[in-house]
Amino acid sequence: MTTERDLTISEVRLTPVLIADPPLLNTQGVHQPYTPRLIVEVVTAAGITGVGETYGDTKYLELARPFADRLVGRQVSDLGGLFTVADEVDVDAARVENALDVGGQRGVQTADKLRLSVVSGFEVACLDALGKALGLPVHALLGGKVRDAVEYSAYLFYKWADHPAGVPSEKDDWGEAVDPAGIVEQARRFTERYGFTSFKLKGGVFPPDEEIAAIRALAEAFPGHPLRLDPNGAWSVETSLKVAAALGDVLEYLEDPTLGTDAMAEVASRTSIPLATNMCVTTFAEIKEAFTRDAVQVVLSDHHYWGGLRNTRELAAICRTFGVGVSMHSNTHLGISLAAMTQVASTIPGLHHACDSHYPWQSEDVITERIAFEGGTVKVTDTPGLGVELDRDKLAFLHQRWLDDDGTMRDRDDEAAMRVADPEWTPPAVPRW
Ligand SMILES: O=C([O-])C(=O)C[C@H](O)[C@@H](O)C(=O)[O-]
Ligand SMILES: [Mg+2]
Repeated sequence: MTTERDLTISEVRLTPVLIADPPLLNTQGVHQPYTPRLIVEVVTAAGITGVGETYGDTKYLELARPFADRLVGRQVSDLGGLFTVADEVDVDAARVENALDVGGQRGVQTADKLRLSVVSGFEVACLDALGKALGLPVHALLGGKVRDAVEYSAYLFYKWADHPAGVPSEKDDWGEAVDPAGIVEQARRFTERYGFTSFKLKGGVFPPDEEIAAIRALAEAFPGHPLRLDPNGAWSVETSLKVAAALGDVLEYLEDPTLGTDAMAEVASRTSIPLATNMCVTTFAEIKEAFTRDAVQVVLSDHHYWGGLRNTRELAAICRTFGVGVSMHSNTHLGISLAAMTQVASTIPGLHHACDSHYPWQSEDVITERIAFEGGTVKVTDTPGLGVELDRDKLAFLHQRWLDDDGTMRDRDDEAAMRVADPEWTPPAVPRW
């Protein structure tokens, strides 16, 4: 007999989508006009549907499909079991050998990192379904919220006004930002539209002196506001120290100035500016060495690649134990993930830095009501589950775009996107400066 409380998974639906993305620049290249995401739906025998979201590139889809098949008949409450199921799914070795993840922003790929990214989408969907079945918000399932709103930072990017001519794309209304004045203007729009009070600039795009000038211009335009600069490891130790010296009085932290624990530890030992990372510490295995050597002072968690919301809390507890700060990293994502980030962030004590989110750059979504930023924060909903609802028309539209794509956009490739504008482009050797 099926009851409301029957938590057995009867069906899992996977829907890859392509969502519009503006021409945002980073050290590897530029964002493509459309980027893949995977929407996960877990349906219980009682007819309750939970939703999750994760990376949608082919290598994740290849894992998500056999993973989904193995979930039918299990309980949505069996969250620990998701990791056991993931271990049973083979990862094609060719997918991970020397491959760099998401434009190289997350270090060298491993089978485990791929598996954890897939698990996260399913874990969130199971938590959403479980919360709906029990009448509890996800934060209650994680132990309860310790704040009613989660603060986010404005994620500033150097960007072109448009994607290259002749490439199908959606127009955005942010305009060009390729110099300090453009970045300040972009920051003003972020504050007007969303009320953000912290600013992060994605760097590693222009020579360091130009990026120092952009941060200086922000400091002048927004005196006293927390500022961060993240070149994704594009600088040498000496360049990192030069930037740290030039911006020491205005930076809240410097994010991944240089690559690897050795170089980060060297920089950290010679500057008083805290170093944050989403590249140096990306797995539990990397924590011990980085913390012992005091290579990082803030870890930017990302529930997608740490394996879900429960692992994010475990990471936060380890950071707390070692006196290391914790906040959140973000790649391009939709409202389901913003809801998930907000739910878990609401449960983490000592979240001292505003979290990153790409969400303001996304004009499209798969949920019925876009999540609003008020005064730079997202309210923590007490609605059962994540508090979001799938819009099936929007989902179908964005899935159709994925079906219609010839494969060009189905795997994020910032280098390839840059080559459309500059056929000579190759990703710069690191350190770039
Ligand atoms: O904080 C970060 O390193 C990121 O957000 C990485 C992302 O991949 C970002 O650089 C991007 O999307 O271009
Ligand atoms: Mg970063």
